Amino acid sequence: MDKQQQESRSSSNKKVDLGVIATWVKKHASLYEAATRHPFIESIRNGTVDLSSFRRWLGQDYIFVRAFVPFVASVLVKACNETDDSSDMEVILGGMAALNDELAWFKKEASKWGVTLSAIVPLAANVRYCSFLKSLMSLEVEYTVALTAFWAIEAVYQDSFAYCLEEDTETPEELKETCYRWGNDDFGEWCCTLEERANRRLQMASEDVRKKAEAVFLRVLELEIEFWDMSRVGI
Ligand SMILES: Cc1ncc(CO)c(N)n1
Repeated sequence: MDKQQQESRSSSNKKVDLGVIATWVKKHASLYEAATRHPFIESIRNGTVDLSSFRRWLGQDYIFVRAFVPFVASVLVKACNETDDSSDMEVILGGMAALNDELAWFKKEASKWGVTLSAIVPLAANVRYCSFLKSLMSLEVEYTVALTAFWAIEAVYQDSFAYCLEEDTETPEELKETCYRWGNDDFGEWCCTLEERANRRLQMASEDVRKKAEAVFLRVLELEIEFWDMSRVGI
């Protein structure tokens, strides 16, 4: 066996051990880090966050979550039609139930911060992200690809906000509830379960579908970075 063969063999062994998604996170570590350790998140973590940025993020994210609900519903429909295993449906349904609470939470949080949700105009990065979600709702998008996107979207928030809740951080008291919404351990475990469900599908998918899912994962990371960037415009 030459060196190249050996490498490809050990990397395919690794894929089995780590799961497809973990290998992608490793392979695209710098982009993943840019999405989950963004300056906006760092500013929450070190307590220097500009509250007008936080307010802007809050209003924009409410609009995003409203568009996210039908996307998650479309993933649920695909799961019911395409998978042999009812665990997928249950995990996705759990995510949908959480979104119901989330919308109520946004309304409460917005009034606490004096943000008028009905007056929010979606900014360009948000419009782009919402139309990407819409494109993923198409019947032509395979269940495995949509499920991977769902995982990536949730995982970026989980990872980012859990980072703000680590020990010895300066996260302002009044932002801890927001961080806890996505950074809590239960949500972390749910994301791991979703990752396992996505990995299972990715493992049995064709090379073509796996490639599409990887591209969608990368696109989610880019859109998440642009979304965080948006909070900082015109400070
Ligand atoms: C932009 C964005 N990405 C991910 C999530 C997680 O639900 C969210 N609320 N908003």
